[in-house]
Amino acid sequence: MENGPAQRTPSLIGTEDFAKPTWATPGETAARRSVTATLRAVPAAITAIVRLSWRASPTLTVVVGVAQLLAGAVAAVGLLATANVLTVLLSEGPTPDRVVESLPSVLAVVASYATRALMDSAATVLQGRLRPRIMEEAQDAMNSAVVAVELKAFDDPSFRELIRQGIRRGLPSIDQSIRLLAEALRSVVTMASALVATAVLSLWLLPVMLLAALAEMWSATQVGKLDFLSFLSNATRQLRIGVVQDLIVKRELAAEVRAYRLQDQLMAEHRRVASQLTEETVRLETKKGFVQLVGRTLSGLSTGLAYVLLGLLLHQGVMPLALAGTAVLAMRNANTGLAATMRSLNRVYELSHYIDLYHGLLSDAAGRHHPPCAALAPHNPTEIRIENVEFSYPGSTQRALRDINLCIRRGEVVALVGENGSGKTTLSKIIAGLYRPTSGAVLWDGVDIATTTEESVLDQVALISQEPARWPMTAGNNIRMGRLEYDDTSKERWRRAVSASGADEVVRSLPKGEDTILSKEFVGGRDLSGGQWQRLGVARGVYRDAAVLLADEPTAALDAKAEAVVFEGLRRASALDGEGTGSRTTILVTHRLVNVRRAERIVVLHQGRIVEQGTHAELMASKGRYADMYALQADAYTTA
Ligand SMILES: Nc1ncnc2c1ncn2[C@@H]1O[C@H](COP(=O)(O)OP(=O)(O)OP(=O)(O)O)[C@@H](O)[C@H]1O
Repeated sequence: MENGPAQRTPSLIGTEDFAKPTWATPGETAARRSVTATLRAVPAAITAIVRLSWRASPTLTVVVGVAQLLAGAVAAVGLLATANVLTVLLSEGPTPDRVVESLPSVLAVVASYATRALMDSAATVLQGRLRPRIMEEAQDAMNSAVVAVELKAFDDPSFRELIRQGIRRGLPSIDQSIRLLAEALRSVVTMASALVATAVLSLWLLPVMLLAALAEMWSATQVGKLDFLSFLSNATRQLRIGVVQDLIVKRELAAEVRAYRLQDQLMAEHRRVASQLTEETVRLETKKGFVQLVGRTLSGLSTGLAYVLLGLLLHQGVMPLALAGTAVLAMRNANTGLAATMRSLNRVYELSHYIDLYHGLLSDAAGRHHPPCAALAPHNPTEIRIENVEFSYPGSTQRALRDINLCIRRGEVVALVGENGSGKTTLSKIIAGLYRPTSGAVLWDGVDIATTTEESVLDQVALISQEPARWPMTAGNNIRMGRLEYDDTSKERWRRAVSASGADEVVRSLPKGEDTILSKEFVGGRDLSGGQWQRLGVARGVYRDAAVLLADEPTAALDAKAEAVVFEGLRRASALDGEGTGSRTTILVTHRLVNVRRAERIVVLHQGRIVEQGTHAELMASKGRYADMYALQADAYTTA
């Protein structure tokens, strides 16, 4: 694959060396199973779908199943009635008498067609009621599992890709399987009745017909495997093309794409990966075509053999002509039923790989939830102690933090400073319980927060991020998202947060004030500047009014005046908690050292370790890393 002109063009991403997602290997093993193992897997696939259906509505599941069985049974009755018509018409005697004699059977045929049409329509309507419920249930289960995973899961690319594929492939596969399974149920009954009819007429015909079924089944399972293996082997290519597609259409990147004239390169990269995928698809389709040809040839040969056998039976006088006519009809029906059953069951099996991805996502996500705990974290802790903490991001062998020991007391403003990548953000998230340490512990008043419920910890944390979330909501709700459960009818709390953060100016400048929608996704929606968004982010954190306030570069995008307002606001917010009875703990991450001078403690990080800590005066006196950084920044302001 990786040769030809496409290969010579260098990748825009910069490498072709992408690791496969971790779930791809077990998927490959499953897809490479032998035919018998595959057959054994079909019931499991069916059970999984029936279980989903049962959970959505047991009554509808039973009713849809029965309707499909009845539709199949009616078809079988129709077949028998047709056989009767043929038997009578082809028997000895005057033609008008035979026609009259066949009339009851003709009526039975008509009635069976009418009933079948009725059953089909009923089954379609019932399925139409069941499928959306199953899908709602499946989607809800997936979202519930994903929304509860710990933050760290989102740093794992395999997990993120699993979510994407769960949504893109897993959910639609469930929807399709329900329809296919219902079809299979109906055609199984038709096929079984036709096979029984064939066997009744002559037992010799049955094994030959089954041979045709085996050939169809073999080719169908092979095609399913080829499809799924190709999907897995192209997982990273699909990911890449998705990434490049985003680069082309994302609004956030539109300015840089144009300013740096990247359109041609992006298009070239997209075409390059797309052409690789197309080549791969062409190859796959050719292989599939070959396998199908072999399957159809074998099945055709078996059917041909059945007809030869029938001819022999006729020739030898073992079977009368009238019965032979019925046998042809039964064989034709059995063939059609077989093909339909095989097609549906095979599609169900093929889709079961993708449904497995969906179930894999559910169980993977469940394994990434905070461990179940009953204990609650201490309320408004007096002391947060970090003991021997180490932390590595998923998939990374490097430790982002090592050997961290720190004690923070309530009321303190602790500033984390250090070079880019030194571990400030990571440490602040560990302190707040957003990340659990790889080893070591975070103790709130002596209680390891890993042993307490996640809610009881995070309820007491307010996060002001460097790049705050831009909620596609009104300006007012962008701030209320800080704590939606507040009943702030007087808006007193809201107003306090807005003025403490300088967000009041932003809200005033909007055409509909706090009711202005802040999203370009909506017609009439407005966007804000980076600094304005940041002010809303600070307001949201202040509005949350939590025991531990985490401010990660809260003023990086702010002008000097706004920065002064924010720091004054944060200082006031740090002084009192919601009831105004005690101090809160503030962790401040910043590069602007001028803002940390008043912090009770400054902690200097370097390459994931704490290398200095103390007050501004102490650190300046020790003439270490902090003093150097401070002098550099001060220099930049004084030398003009
Ligand atoms: N999601 C992630 N996955 C893997 N590694 C990460 C991730 N986020 C950060 N890192 C790595 O962890 C280390 C610490 O990063 P962190 O963001 O805590 O640094 P920081 O001091 O806050 O940096 P900055 O001043 O640039 O914001 C860095 O080496 C960084 O490359």
